[in-house]
Amino acid sequence: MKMAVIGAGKWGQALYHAFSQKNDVVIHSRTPREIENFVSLDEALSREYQVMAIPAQFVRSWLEKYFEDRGQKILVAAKGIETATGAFLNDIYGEFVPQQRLAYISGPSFAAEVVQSLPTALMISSVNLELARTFSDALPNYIKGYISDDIIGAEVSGAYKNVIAIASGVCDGLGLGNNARAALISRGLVEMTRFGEAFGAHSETFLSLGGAGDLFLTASSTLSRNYRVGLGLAKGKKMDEILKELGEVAEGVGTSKALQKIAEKKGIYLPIASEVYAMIEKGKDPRQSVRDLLG
Ligand SMILES: NC(=O)c1ccc[n+]([C@@H]2O[C@H](COP(=O)([O-])OP(=O)(O)OC[C@H]3O[C@@H](n4cnc5c(N)ncnc54)[C@H](O)[C@@H]3O)[C@@H](O)[C@H]2O)c1
Ligand SMILES: O=P(O)(O)OC[C@H](O)CO
Repeated sequence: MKMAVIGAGKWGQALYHAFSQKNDVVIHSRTPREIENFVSLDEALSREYQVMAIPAQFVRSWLEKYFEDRGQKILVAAKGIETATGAFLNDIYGEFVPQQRLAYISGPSFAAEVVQSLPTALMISSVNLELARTFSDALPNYIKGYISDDIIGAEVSGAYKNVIAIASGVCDGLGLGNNARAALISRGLVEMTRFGEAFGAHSETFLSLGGAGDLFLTASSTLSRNYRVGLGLAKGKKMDEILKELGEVAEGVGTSKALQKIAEKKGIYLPIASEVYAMIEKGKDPRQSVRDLLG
C-alpha cells in the first residue's frame, strides 16, 4: 500500500517504522526532519492511505489549516479528547472525512518498543470493517491486529486510560503500594467503562486491548509520559515544571480537563478523573486526593 504518516513525533516515527516493513511509506510533519522518505505536505496528502499521529489537542487546527480531502483513507493514531470542546477525535475528523474512510488505532503500544520491532498487539476500529482489516493487514508481522466496529469504545478507552495512568503515577509516587495501585487501576477501568457507556460504547471494548490492555500497560510503567506526570505531581512539582522536564506530549493532562467539563455537563460520576483534574488544574494536594478517593 502507498501510505503517508503525518506527524513525526515518537508515535508517528514508530508507526512509520512499523508500516514500512510491508508498505511504501513516506512521512511528513510541520517541522522538517532528517528522516528517510520525509516528504512535502502535498506528497503526503496525495497518498491513498494516511496515518495521522498529530496529538489530539492540535488535530482540529492542523486539519483546518492543512488538510485537503483527496479521497484518502485515514488511520487516526492519537489518543485524547479535545479540551476546548469535549469533542472526540472521531467527531473532529468526521467534520472533514466520512466515517467510512476513517479508522482508529489503539491498544498497549509504547513507541519505544514498537521501533525495536518488539511483539505488540493493537486494535483497529472503524464503522467500515473492510477498511479496519485493510489497515490491520498492513501491520508488520511483529504487530498482531484485532479489528472492531466500536469506535467510541476504542476512543474513550485510549483517551481515558491516560488520565488513570496519571493517577497511578501519583499512587506510586506517594509510595502507597501495590494493593493501592491495583485497586486504583481496577476502579479506573470501571470509571472509564461507565463514561464510555454514556456515549454508546460497548462495555466489552473496555476489556479489550484498547481498554484494559492499554490501561495496565500505561498505568504501570515509567515509559508512560502520563504515568510520569503523576510521579511529578506526587513529588509536589508544578505542571509547567513537569511538562518541561517531560519534553513530550502527555495527553492525559488535556483529556482530564475535557472529562471534567463533560462530567459536569452530563452528570457522570468520575471520581478518579475529577481528582486528577483537581491536582492538575487546582494544585490539590495529592495526599488529600487519595484521602478523598478512599473516603
Ligand atoms: N509515544 C507513544 O508511545 C504513543 C503510543 C501510542 C499513541 N500515542 C499517541 O500519539 C499521539 C502523538 O504522541 P507522540 O508520542 O508522537 O508525541 P510526541 O511528544 O513525541 O510528539 C508530539 C508531536 O506533536 C507535534 N506538535 C506540537 N505542537 C503541534 C501543533 N500545534 N500542531 C501539530 N503538531 C504539533 C510536535 O512537533 C511533535 O512532533 C498522542 O495522541 C499519543 O497519545 C503515543
Ligand atoms: O506515554 P503515554 O502515557 O502517552 O502512553 C503511550 C501509549 O498510549 C501506550 O499505549
